[in-house]
Amino acid sequence: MTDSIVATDITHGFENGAILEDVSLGVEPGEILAVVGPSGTGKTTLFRLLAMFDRPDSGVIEFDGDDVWSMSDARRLEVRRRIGMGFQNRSLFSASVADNVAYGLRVRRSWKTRVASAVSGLLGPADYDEAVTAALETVGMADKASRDAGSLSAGEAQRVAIARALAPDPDVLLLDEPTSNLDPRNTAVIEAAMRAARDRGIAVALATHDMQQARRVSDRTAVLLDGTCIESGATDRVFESPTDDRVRQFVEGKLVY
Ligand SMILES: Nc1ncnc2c1ncn2[C@@H]1O[C@H](COP(=O)(O)OP(=O)(O)OP(=O)(O)O)[C@@H](O)[C@H]1O
Repeated sequence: MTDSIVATDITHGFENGAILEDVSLGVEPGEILAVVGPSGTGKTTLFRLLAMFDRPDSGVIEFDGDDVWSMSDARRLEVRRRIGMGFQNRSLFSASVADNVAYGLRVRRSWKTRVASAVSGLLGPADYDEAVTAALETVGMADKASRDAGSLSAGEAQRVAIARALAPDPDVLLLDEPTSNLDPRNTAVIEAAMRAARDRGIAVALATHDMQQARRVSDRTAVLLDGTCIESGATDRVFESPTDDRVRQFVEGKLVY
Protein backbone atom coordinates (compact mmCIF):
# COMPACT_ATOMS: atom_id res chain seq x y z
CA MET A 1 0.00 0.00 0.00
CA THR A 2 1.45 3.36 -0.95
CA ASP A 3 0.64 7.02 -0.49
CA SER A 4 -2.17 6.33 1.88
CA ILE A 5 -3.12 7.99 5.13
CA VAL A 6 -3.94 5.68 8.00
CA ALA A 7 -5.17 6.82 11.40
CA THR A 8 -4.97 4.29 14.20
CA ASP A 9 -6.63 4.56 17.62
CA ILE A 10 -6.93 8.33 17.45
CA THR A 11 -8.17 10.07 20.57
CA HIS A 12 -8.35 13.83 20.61
CA GLY A 13 -10.15 16.54 22.52
CA PHE A 14 -10.22 20.07 23.75
CA GLU A 15 -10.63 21.66 27.17
CA ASN A 16 -14.18 20.29 27.38
CA GLY A 17 -13.09 16.69 26.96
CA ALA A 18 -12.53 14.09 24.26
CA ILE A 19 -14.12 14.68 20.87
CA LEU A 20 -12.69 11.64 19.11
CA GLU A 21 -12.22 8.31 20.84
CA ASP A 22 -10.18 5.45 19.43
CA VAL A 23 -10.93 6.23 15.81
CA SER A 24 -9.15 4.08 13.23
CA LEU A 25 -9.53 4.51 9.48
CA GLY A 26 -7.48 4.88 6.33
CA VAL A 27 -7.79 5.95 2.73
CA GLU A 28 -5.93 4.38 -0.15
CA PRO A 29 -4.95 5.59 -3.61
CA GLY A 30 -7.79 5.35 -6.11
CA GLU A 31 -10.66 5.26 -3.65
CA ILE A 32 -13.12 7.65 -2.10
CA LEU A 33 -13.68 7.27 1.61
CA ALA A 34 -16.70 9.05 3.06
CA VAL A 35 -16.72 9.93 6.73
CA VAL A 36 -20.35 10.56 7.56
CA GLY A 37 -22.01 11.67 10.75
CA PRO A 38 -24.13 14.40 12.28
CA SER A 39 -22.92 17.92 12.85
CA GLY A 40 -20.57 18.19 15.81
CA THR A 41 -19.58 14.55 15.78
CA GLY A 42 -15.92 15.32 15.14
CA LYS A 43 -15.46 15.08 11.36
CA THR A 44 -13.62 18.38 11.02
CA THR A 45 -11.51 17.58 14.06
CA LEU A 46 -10.56 14.26 12.45
CA PHE A 47 -9.77 15.86 9.08
CA ARG A 48 -7.58 18.48 10.75
CA LEU A 49 -5.61 15.63 12.29
CA LEU A 50 -5.36 13.83 8.92
CA ALA A 51 -4.15 17.10 7.38
CA MET A 52 -1.54 17.36 10.17
CA PHE A 53 -2.83 20.76 11.27
CA ASP A 54 -3.10 19.35 14.78
CA ARG A 55 -1.33 16.54 16.58
CA PRO A 56 -3.62 13.91 18.14
CA ASP A 57 -3.62 13.51 21.93
CA SER A 58 -2.97 9.82 21.34
CA GLY A 59 -2.89 7.42 18.44
CA VAL A 60 -0.86 7.37 15.26
CA ILE A 61 -1.28 9.02 11.86
CA GLU A 62 0.77 7.32 9.16
CA PHE A 63 1.50 8.49 5.66
CA ASP A 64 2.89 5.84 3.37
CA GLY A 65 3.60 3.71 6.42
CA ASP A 66 5.56 6.37 8.33
CA ASP A 67 4.36 7.91 11.60
CA VAL A 68 3.99 11.59 10.64
CA TRP A 69 4.60 12.85 14.18
CA SER A 70 7.84 10.89 14.50
CA MET A 71 9.37 12.43 11.39
CA SER A 72 11.43 15.59 11.20
CA ASP A 73 9.56 18.88 10.72
CA ALA A 74 11.05 19.16 7.23
CA ARG A 75 9.85 15.71 6.22
CA ARG A 76 6.39 16.33 7.70
CA LEU A 77 6.14 19.53 5.65
CA GLU A 78 7.07 17.53 2.56
CA VAL A 79 4.30 15.03 3.34
CA ARG A 80 1.82 17.83 3.98
CA ARG A 81 2.55 19.23 0.52
CA ARG A 82 1.38 15.97 -0.99
CA ILE A 83 -2.05 16.47 0.54
CA GLY A 84 -4.63 18.67 -1.17
CA MET A 85 -7.22 20.19 1.13
CA GLY A 86 -10.61 21.69 0.65
CA PHE A 87 -11.82 22.86 4.02
CA GLN A 88 -15.15 24.51 4.67
CA ASN A 89 -14.03 27.98 5.59
CA ARG A 90 -11.03 28.29 3.34
CA SER A 91 -11.85 31.35 1.33
CA LEU A 92 -10.21 32.34 -1.91
CA PHE A 93 -8.12 35.46 -1.92
CA SER A 94 -8.94 38.56 -3.90
CA ALA A 95 -7.34 37.89 -7.28
CA SER A 96 -8.29 36.10 -10.45
CA VAL A 97 -9.57 32.55 -10.41
CA ALA A 98 -6.41 31.43 -12.25
CA ASP A 99 -4.14 33.12 -9.71
CA ASN A 100 -5.96 31.40 -6.87
CA VAL A 101 -5.41 28.02 -8.48
CA ALA A 102 -1.79 28.80 -9.38
CA TYR A 103 -1.19 29.80 -5.78
CA GLY A 104 -1.96 26.25 -4.72
CA LEU A 105 0.56 25.05 -7.27
CA ARG A 106 3.33 27.30 -6.07
CA VAL A 107 2.79 26.55 -2.42
CA ARG A 108 2.26 22.83 -2.77
CA ARG A 109 4.02 21.54 -5.80
CA SER A 110 3.58 17.82 -5.97
CA TRP A 111 6.28 15.42 -4.98
CA LYS A 112 6.50 14.11 -8.54
CA THR A 113 6.76 17.60 -9.99
CA ARG A 114 9.39 18.63 -7.51
CA VAL A 115 11.48 15.56 -8.24
CA ALA A 116 11.11 16.27 -11.95
CA SER A 117 11.90 19.96 -11.56
CA ALA A 118 15.02 19.12 -9.57
CA VAL A 119 16.43 17.45 -12.65
CA SER A 120 14.91 19.57 -15.38
CA GLY A 121 15.13 23.03 -13.85
CA LEU A 122 12.25 25.15 -12.60
CA LEU A 123 8.78 24.89 -14.05
CA GLY A 124 8.11 27.47 -16.71
CA PRO A 125 4.96 29.61 -16.88
CA ALA A 126 3.52 27.33 -19.58
CA ASP A 127 3.55 24.38 -17.18
CA TYR A 128 1.69 26.42 -14.59
CA ASP A 129 -0.87 27.53 -17.14
CA GLU A 130 -1.45 23.97 -18.25
CA ALA A 131 -1.90 22.68 -14.71
CA VAL A 132 -4.21 25.58 -13.82
CA THR A 133 -6.35 25.03 -16.90
CA ALA A 134 -6.52 21.27 -16.36
CA ALA A 135 -7.60 21.73 -12.74
CA LEU A 136 -10.21 24.32 -13.68
CA GLU A 137 -11.54 22.06 -16.42
CA THR A 138 -12.09 19.32 -13.85
CA VAL A 139 -14.59 21.56 -12.07
CA GLY A 140 -16.01 23.22 -15.19
CA MET A 141 -14.51 26.63 -14.44
CA ALA A 142 -11.88 27.01 -17.18
CA ASP A 143 -13.98 29.66 -18.93
CA LYS A 144 -13.93 31.81 -15.78
CA ALA A 145 -10.14 31.73 -15.26
CA SER A 146 -9.77 35.50 -15.53
CA ARG A 147 -12.76 36.38 -13.34
CA ASP A 148 -12.10 37.96 -9.96
CA ALA A 149 -12.62 35.30 -7.30
CA GLY A 150 -14.64 37.79 -5.25
CA SER A 151 -17.33 37.88 -7.92
CA LEU A 152 -18.06 34.14 -7.86
CA SER A 153 -21.14 32.49 -6.43
CA ALA A 154 -20.63 30.24 -3.41
CA GLY A 155 -20.86 27.16 -5.60
CA GLU A 156 -18.36 28.49 -8.11
CA ALA A 157 -15.97 29.53 -5.34
CA GLN A 158 -16.16 26.07 -3.85
CA ARG A 159 -15.39 24.55 -7.24
CA VAL A 160 -12.35 26.83 -7.60
CA ALA A 161 -11.19 25.87 -4.10
CA ILE A 162 -11.26 22.24 -5.22
CA ALA A 163 -9.36 23.10 -8.41
CA ARG A 164 -6.75 24.80 -6.23
CA ALA A 165 -6.38 21.63 -4.15
CA LEU A 166 -6.17 19.47 -7.30
CA ALA A 167 -3.74 21.58 -9.35
CA PRO A 168 -0.54 20.29 -7.69
CA ASP A 169 -1.64 16.70 -8.42
CA PRO A 170 -1.74 15.67 -4.76
CA ASP A 171 -1.55 12.08 -3.60
CA VAL A 172 -4.34 12.63 -1.10
CA LEU A 173 -7.35 14.95 -1.27
CA LEU A 174 -9.18 15.82 1.95
CA LEU A 175 -12.56 17.51 1.48
CA ASP A 176 -14.55 18.68 4.47
CA GLU A 177 -18.23 19.24 3.57
CA PRO A 178 -17.34 20.34 0.03
CA THR A 179 -20.96 20.73 -1.07
CA SER A 180 -22.77 21.96 2.02
CA ASN A 181 -25.27 24.66 1.08
CA LEU A 182 -24.72 24.16 -2.65
CA ASP A 183 -27.41 23.56 -5.24
CA PRO A 184 -27.71 20.20 -7.05
CA ARG A 185 -25.80 21.38 -10.12
CA ASN A 186 -22.74 22.57 -8.20
CA THR A 187 -22.96 19.48 -6.01
CA ALA A 188 -22.95 17.24 -9.08
CA VAL A 189 -19.90 19.02 -10.55
CA ILE A 190 -17.98 18.61 -7.31
CA GLU A 191 -18.96 14.97 -6.98
CA ALA A 192 -17.75 14.39 -10.57
CA ALA A 193 -14.44 16.09 -9.68
CA MET A 194 -14.07 13.72 -6.73
CA ARG A 195 -14.60 10.72 -9.01
CA ALA A 196 -12.11 12.11 -11.54
CA ALA A 197 -9.53 12.54 -8.77
CA ARG A 198 -10.17 9.00 -7.58
CA ASP A 199 -9.82 7.67 -11.14
CA ARG A 200 -6.45 9.43 -11.39
CA GLY A 201 -5.27 7.38 -8.43
CA ILE A 202 -5.67 10.06 -5.77
CA ALA A 203 -6.79 8.91 -2.31
CA VAL A 204 -9.91 10.99 -1.64
CA ALA A 205 -11.44 11.42 1.82
CA LEU A 206 -14.74 13.27 2.11
CA ALA A 207 -16.40 14.44 5.31
CA THR A 208 -20.14 14.88 4.91
CA HIS A 209 -23.30 14.88 6.97
CA ASP A 210 -25.16 13.77 3.83
CA MET A 211 -25.63 10.01 3.89
CA GLN A 212 -26.97 10.02 0.35
CA GLN A 213 -23.87 11.78 -0.91
CA ALA A 214 -21.72 9.11 0.72
CA ARG A 215 -23.81 6.49 -0.99
CA ARG A 216 -23.50 8.21 -4.39
CA VAL A 217 -19.77 8.86 -4.48
CA SER A 218 -17.83 6.77 -2.02
CA ASP A 219 -16.24 3.35 -2.29
CA ARG A 220 -16.01 2.99 1.46
CA THR A 221 -17.94 4.65 4.24
CA ALA A 222 -17.07 5.22 7.88
CA VAL A 223 -19.89 6.38 10.15
CA LEU A 224 -18.81 8.66 12.98
CA LEU A 225 -21.18 9.14 15.89
CA ASP A 226 -20.26 11.05 19.04
CA GLY A 227 -16.59 10.85 18.13
CA THR A 228 -16.55 7.09 17.64
CA CYS A 229 -16.45 5.16 14.40
CA ILE A 230 -19.51 2.94 14.80
CA GLU A 231 -19.38 1.30 11.39
CA SER A 232 -17.04 1.17 8.41
CA GLY A 233 -16.75 -0.86 5.27
CA ALA A 234 -17.60 -1.00 1.59
CA THR A 235 -20.31 1.61 0.96
CA ASP A 236 -22.74 -0.89 -0.57
CA ARG A 237 -22.38 -3.16 2.44
CA VAL A 238 -22.74 -0.33 4.98
CA PHE A 239 -25.94 0.84 3.30
CA GLU A 240 -27.44 -2.53 2.46
CA SER A 241 -26.62 -4.50 5.59
CA PRO A 242 -25.26 -2.31 8.37
CA THR A 243 -24.12 -4.12 11.47
CA ASP A 244 -24.86 -1.23 13.82
CA ASP A 245 -28.52 -0.67 14.59
CA ARG A 246 -28.15 3.13 14.63
CA VAL A 247 -26.63 3.07 11.14
CA ARG A 248 -29.53 0.91 9.96
CA GLN A 249 -31.96 3.47 11.34
CA PHE A 250 -30.07 6.34 9.68
CA VAL A 251 -30.15 4.48 6.38
CA GLU A 252 -33.87 3.77 6.72
CA GLY A 253 -34.53 7.38 7.64
CA LYS A 254 -35.93 6.39 11.05
CA LEU A 255 -33.20 8.23 12.88
CA VAL A 256 -32.40 11.68 11.62
CA TYR A 257 -29.66 14.05 12.54
N1 LIG B 1 -10.67 24.28 18.76
C1 LIG B 1 -11.68 23.77 19.45
N2 LIG B 1 -11.82 24.03 20.77
C2 LIG B 1 -12.83 23.51 21.49
N3 LIG B 1 -13.79 22.71 20.99
C3 LIG B 1 -13.73 22.43 19.68
C4 LIG B 1 -12.67 22.93 18.85
N4 LIG B 1 -12.86 22.45 17.59
C5 LIG B 1 -13.98 21.69 17.64
N5 LIG B 1 -14.49 21.67 18.88
C6 LIG B 1 -15.70 20.94 19.30
O1 LIG B 1 -15.56 19.60 18.87
C7 LIG B 1 -16.83 19.07 18.48
C8 LIG B 1 -16.70 18.44 17.11
O2 LIG B 1 -16.53 19.49 16.16
P1 LIG B 1 -16.22 19.20 14.64
O3 LIG B 1 -16.14 20.53 13.96
O4 LIG B 1 -15.07 18.29 14.53
O5 LIG B 1 -17.54 18.41 14.19
P2 LIG B 1 -18.12 18.12 12.75
O6 LIG B 1 -18.58 16.72 12.77
O7 LIG B 1 -17.12 18.48 11.72
O8 LIG B 1 -19.35 19.09 12.65
P3 LIG B 1 -19.88 20.00 11.43
O9 LIG B 1 -20.45 19.04 10.44
O10 LIG B 1 -20.92 20.86 12.09
O11 LIG B 1 -18.72 20.78 10.92
C9 LIG B 1 -17.82 20.21 18.59
O12 LIG B 1 -18.52 20.06 19.81
C10 LIG B 1 -16.95 21.44 18.61
O13 LIG B 1 -17.56 22.47 19.32
